[in-house]
Amino acid sequence: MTTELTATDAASALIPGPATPYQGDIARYWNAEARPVNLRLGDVDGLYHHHYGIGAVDHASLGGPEDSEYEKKLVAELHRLESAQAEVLLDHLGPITAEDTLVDAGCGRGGSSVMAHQRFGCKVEGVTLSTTQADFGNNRARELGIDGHVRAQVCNMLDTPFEKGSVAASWNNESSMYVDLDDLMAEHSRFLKVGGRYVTITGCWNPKYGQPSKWVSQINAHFECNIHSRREYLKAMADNRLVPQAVIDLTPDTLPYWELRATSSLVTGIEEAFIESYKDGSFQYVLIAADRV
Ligand SMILES: C[S@@+](CC[C@H](N)C(=O)[O-])C[C@H]1O[C@@H](n2cnc3c(N)ncnc32)[C@H](O)[C@@H]1O
Ligand SMILES: CC(C)=CCC/C(C)=C/COP(=O)(O)OP(=O)(O)O
Ligand SMILES: [Mg+2]
Repeated sequence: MTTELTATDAASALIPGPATPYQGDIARYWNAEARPVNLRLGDVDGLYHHHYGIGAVDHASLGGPEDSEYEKKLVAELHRLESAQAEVLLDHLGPITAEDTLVDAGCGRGGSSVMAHQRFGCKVEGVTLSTTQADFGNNRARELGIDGHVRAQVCNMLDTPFEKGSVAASWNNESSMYVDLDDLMAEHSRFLKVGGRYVTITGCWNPKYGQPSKWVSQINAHFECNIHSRREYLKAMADNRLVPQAVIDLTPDTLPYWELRATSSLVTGIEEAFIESYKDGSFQYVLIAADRV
């Protein structure tokens, strides 16, 4: 057996392997992911998201299914609602200047990172477990001519290379259900400046319901993730010097997105679980913004 490295082996040797077998599964999941509900929406304007939408559906501009352009309009409308979600997350980052660095933890294909740079002119460092996603995001940044400001790295968000106290604001946009929350908040707290801001938009199970409902279990199985409760978020923040400034229940705002998506040809089969769990109160879509104190 030869011990010489090929060029590919040498390149991948620069990227540390997954920290756990679970992270290896998640990296493989996102490396293989190419659902039309994500790619066709991203193709609308080149912002590729892996999160869901908020806001009212603009039924007047959509028209009806008899319109030959209806499917195209529906795709554009779902995409508009997903970008609106990212705008609301960015609204909560506080005053950001062009000199600041932000961290997009679990950045996917980088849509939120690009939007943050376009809004603030700042640097954005994305991390994802998936080489496919990081390559995709870096290619998009190059095409947009913003690769000097927006970068994705293959990296575990629980163990990042960012210096202690070097980051003005950071976020998890639908990516915190893949990690232990105490470890996650400890890492954000480490690299955030005192006075910096952390924001998450996430789906969480509702402690008022009692335990995760069958719908929540179905969503976990579908995405190989582990949805936390709202209580766990607040506890992990409190234990890591992150003091909530806003806790916003976005559940009523995300239902129109799901109801529209459920009528489209891009359904993936998970729509019923989201709609039913939001309606029975077992699951909530929330934004939490916290100050690093
Ligand atoms: C549902 S996608 C969200 C992507 C992105 N935030 C967005 O809004 O489009 C979840 C992301 O979390 C990332 N992720 C999961 N566990 C991670 C970890 N331990 N370290 C870094 N990224 C992780 C995945 O690689 C994937 O990019
Ligand atoms: C709110 C919760 C629980 C989110 C779980 C994380 C997740 C998979 C988000 C959306 O990704 P996606 O955009 O790739 O999913 P889809 O293909 O369903 O649009
Ligand atoms: Mg999607």
